[in-house]
Amino acid sequence: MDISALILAGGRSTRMGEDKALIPWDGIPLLTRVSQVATQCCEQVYILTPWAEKYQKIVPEKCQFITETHPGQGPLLGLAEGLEKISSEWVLLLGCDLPLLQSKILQNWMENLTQIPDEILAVVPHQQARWEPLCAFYRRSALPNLQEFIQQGGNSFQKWLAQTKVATIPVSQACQEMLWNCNTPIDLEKNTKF
Ligand SMILES: Nc1nc2c(ncn2[C@@H]2O[C@H](COP(=O)(O)OP(=O)(O)OP(=O)(O)O)[C@@H](O)[C@H]2O)c(=O)[nH]1
Ligand SMILES: [Mg+2]
Repeated sequence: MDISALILAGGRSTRMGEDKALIPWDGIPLLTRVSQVATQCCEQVYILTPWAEKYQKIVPEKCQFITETHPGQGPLLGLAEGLEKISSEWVLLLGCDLPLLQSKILQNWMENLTQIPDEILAVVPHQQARWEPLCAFYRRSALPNLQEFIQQGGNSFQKWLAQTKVATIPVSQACQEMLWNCNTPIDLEKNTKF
């Protein structure tokens, strides 16, 4: 499977009030956790951020940094920049704030990508009437469509996906747990949730 991982680590963490990527979860920073899982799934792992130097020492050596040219414009523009710079057929897009990510589940999902028809541009978990775009797969050929959406002023993942050919990943109980992301200090406190 020709797939790379792209981890987004350029958010401002406004709700958290401090850099989420560096927050320890069971003693290990969130970005370290996510990048370790990513290296278990993909040969090539890219981290998109304006702050490579801040994260270099906390991620596996084989991770490569892409220095963001227009930082702070949100995850959808982050995906567009990643797809411009990564040449693999598929990209596994990951937020840096997914402490419960499981490589086994991701690997299962990846195995099914070979059966996805060419015209499907994204393969995305869907639950409670909402896409989970930051733990999902995007085809490189989605780029022109995505660029057009952005040129028209779009920056919402949900809106882009609503008008794109997407295959749904059904979310089981185990997956639901894995998709949980933390945004606030209260989320961190509730880490016994599951
Ligand atoms: N590279 C990059 N990553 C981003 C950008 N905006 C958000 N992200 C990442 O996308 C993921 C999910 O975003 P959010 O949960 O909204 O994180 P955030 O934007 O840092 O947090 P808030 O400011 O509280 O919304 C996190 O991994 C963020 O680091 C961006 O402009 N560039
Ligand atoms: Mg945000």
